[in-house]
Amino acid sequence: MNEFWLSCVQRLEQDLPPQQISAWIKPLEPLEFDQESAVLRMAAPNRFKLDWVRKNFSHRIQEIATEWFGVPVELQLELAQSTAAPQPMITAQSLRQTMVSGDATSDSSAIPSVYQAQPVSAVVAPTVAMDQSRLNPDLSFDNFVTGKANQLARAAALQVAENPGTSYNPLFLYGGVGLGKTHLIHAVGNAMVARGRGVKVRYVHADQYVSDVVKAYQRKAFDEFKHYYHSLDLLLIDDIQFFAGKNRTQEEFFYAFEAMVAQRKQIIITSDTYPKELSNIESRLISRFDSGLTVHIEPPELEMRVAILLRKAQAENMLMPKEVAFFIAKHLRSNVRELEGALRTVAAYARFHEKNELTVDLCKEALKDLLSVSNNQITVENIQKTVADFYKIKVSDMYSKRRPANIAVPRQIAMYLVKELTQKSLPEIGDLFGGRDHTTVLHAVRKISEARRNDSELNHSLHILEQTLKG
Ligand SMILES: Nc1ncnc2c1ncn2[C@@H]1O[C@H](COP(=O)(O)OP(=O)(O)OP(=O)(O)O)[C@@H](O)[C@H]1O
Repeated sequence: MNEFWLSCVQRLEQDLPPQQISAWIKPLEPLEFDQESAVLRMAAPNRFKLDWVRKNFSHRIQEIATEWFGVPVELQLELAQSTAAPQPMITAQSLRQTMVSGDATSDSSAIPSVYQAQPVSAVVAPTVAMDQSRLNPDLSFDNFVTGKANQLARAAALQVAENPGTSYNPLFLYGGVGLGKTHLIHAVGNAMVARGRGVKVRYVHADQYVSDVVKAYQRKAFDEFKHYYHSLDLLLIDDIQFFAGKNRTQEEFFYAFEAMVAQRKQIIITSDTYPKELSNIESRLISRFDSGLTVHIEPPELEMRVAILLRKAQAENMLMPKEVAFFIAKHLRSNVRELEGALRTVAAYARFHEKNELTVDLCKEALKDLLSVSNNQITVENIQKTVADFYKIKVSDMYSKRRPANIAVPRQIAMYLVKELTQKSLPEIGDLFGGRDHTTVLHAVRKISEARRNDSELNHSLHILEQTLKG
């Protein structure tokens, strides 16, 4: 377990800047890997870190663990017991040491249940979990770069921060991945908290809200749950598309929404799409989402991408000449997260090769993989490679006759995207996918377009793929 974690941290160090490693990754504690269920349990020291890691790093950790253990691993993040425990408990750290030293068996069934690391739901007393805003103080209006793509969203967010509950309620921000929605809503929360009027703010990812509802349901603690949410001055709820199909959650949210808006308490919602396009969300909620102000955040334009790179480089104490920022911005067009990734890659490359100066040539070299994908027009090969990478299958599986679902579905998705994003005819697409018949392609296209209407997760993945391909 320790060996895995050491190697995992080393891998993450290649992708992330040292500040992020020490802020988010190093504080995590590996608890156990259960061979049978392929569940990897890790603990985070506090609720805020847990949420942040879950949202930003869990996917990557899961990927590394899957490679390491050779099976598809599910990552379960828990709150370290020392933080969460309202009653005397030994810490997860000491529990692990006991297990390692052989004083107790690593079979968790042999450990008295009070000492076992519990899922967050079981160990966090609502008051402990709920009295924090979970705002990330690093996400502010000051370090939010503005351009045409987001100026409306920023203006609306500022207006709301200044006149909460009265100007636009709810404020609904939507847009593709990595465009700054989360950043902006944290900025509103931080601005309100900074004014120091004792406002009660809570940031919650929709996924977390769903599990809070489940917890309240299991513990028959709905009154407490309702009281907490209805008492907030500002509720920031991120990625509301994750409510799809969660009827009980939607019902609870509906009541919270009604209560808060009636009392002029502010709600800000983010989503990957505009309200009417949300699938499997009750229509009464959709109409309420649209009843305040709905604003789109678009992918950043060139000047804004340059400004973001310069600003982020400065924050990392990197000297970035303008032409270098311009070169990166010209080639990487899809979102800010991608720009941040490019900046880290360039910085790591320069460090590794002991280059003190960032030049266009150095960037070309450091980013050659990224650039080769984004430079291309949308070609069939590009789509096949992007989808294969996304679903972690081989590109050759796009043409192969193999039919297990983990290959067949990505192949159908690739066919659907080729039909959607290129001018190729069905027979041409069939040829390019290993000589398949045009009716097979038609079936794939219909199946995926139908499925994306009902399956929000698939819809989300398709959005990501489309954005990546369109740049
Ligand atoms: N305009 C901006 N200025 C500065 N940093 C930005 C800007 N937009 C986004 N970022 C940064 O880009 C990263 C991704 O942004 P964020 O997490 O807010 O995206 P998102 O739209 O919420 O994406 P997702 O839907 O994937 O959650 C963050 O590190 C954020 O600080």
